[in-house]
Amino acid sequence: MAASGFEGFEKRLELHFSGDDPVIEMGGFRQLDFDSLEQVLHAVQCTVVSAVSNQYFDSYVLSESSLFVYPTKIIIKTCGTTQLLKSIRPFIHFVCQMGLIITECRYTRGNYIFPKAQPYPHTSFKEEISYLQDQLPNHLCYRKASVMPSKFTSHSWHVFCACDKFYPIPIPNDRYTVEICMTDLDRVLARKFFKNPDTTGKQMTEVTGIGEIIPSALICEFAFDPCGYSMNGIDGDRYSTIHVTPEDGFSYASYECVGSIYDEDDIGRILKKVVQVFRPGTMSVSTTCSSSSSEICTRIVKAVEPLGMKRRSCTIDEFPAAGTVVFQTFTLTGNR
Ligand SMILES: C[S@+](CC[C@H](N)C(=O)[O-])C[C@H]1O[C@@H](n2cnc3c(N)ncnc32)[C@H](O)[C@@H]1O
Repeated sequence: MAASGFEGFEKRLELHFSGDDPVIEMGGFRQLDFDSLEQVLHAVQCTVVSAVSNQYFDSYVLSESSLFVYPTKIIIKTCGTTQLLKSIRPFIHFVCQMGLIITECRYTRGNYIFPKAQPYPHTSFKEEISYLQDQLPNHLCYRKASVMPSKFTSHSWHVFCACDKFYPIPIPNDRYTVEICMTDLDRVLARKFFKNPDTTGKQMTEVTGIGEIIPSALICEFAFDPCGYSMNGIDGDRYSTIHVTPEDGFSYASYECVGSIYDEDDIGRILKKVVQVFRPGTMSVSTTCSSSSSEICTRIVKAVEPLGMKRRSCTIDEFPAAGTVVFQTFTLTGNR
């Protein structure tokens, strides 16, 4: 941990692959053995603390956040002073070894609280992009990097996307990803993420209300000592994930899930519960969607504003293959 505090803001990498049907039908990238996965995590400087799988994907809670492995995609988020982008080279090595081809790369992150504590290549967004440009194969030729601003210098959204010549325009899809970053958590609620010797992760999931956010999800959680909490939820082919740094002065929590535009008000209901679990002073919500995202964003605002949070900014940008990214920020109005 940096002398000043723990860096909660995660770096997030998503890689997509394609391959011949038999390779994908056999499980695609899920066939990677655990030793090889550990080699990748070693480069990033984190380890697996718990895992759970279903027929669609494997989910790992890491010492610093989470990893999800699907037959044709991986999503890895890591926080602290991990070197997430150092996973690209070993991932690409194993992807090629398995007869798969990388077709898309997405990298996102918020604003580090302690930027000076970040090691290379995470010393600045410019450095991260330059490293990504060097590591990615040339066939990912459509590339775009952008910093989406908000009203607050503490919250902006860094996005890099790259894809091959076949998918510069997103293929319309009903799925969207929501990434929420929350700072200045309510102190009383944050205390629930401190452990006494007998507290289990399961108890934290229940006491905090996290278990009710998506009641149908199977939750795999971990309570850190003396504080901190991480969980992955698996529900059919959809994941959700929460990471909490509850220490006063640099408190942070993140929530991420996948939704479908056809689920009537799922995202509104989820957002309400998330805000009630953490009551953050400031919150950013980023949605990535290949179809129209305006309705999802309206649902988010309608869910959050009645809980005493006001939208302060909304920035929209388009990225190759990923589609539209909408970055909204909210702050708590009035006293807690
Ligand atoms: C790994 S967890 C959750 C990570 C998540 N990305 C976040 O934003 O908070 C981080 C919290 O656990 C605490 N913690 C305790 N032991 C830890 C360990 N061995 N590795 C990482 N974090 C640890 C940190 O101080 C922090 O409060």
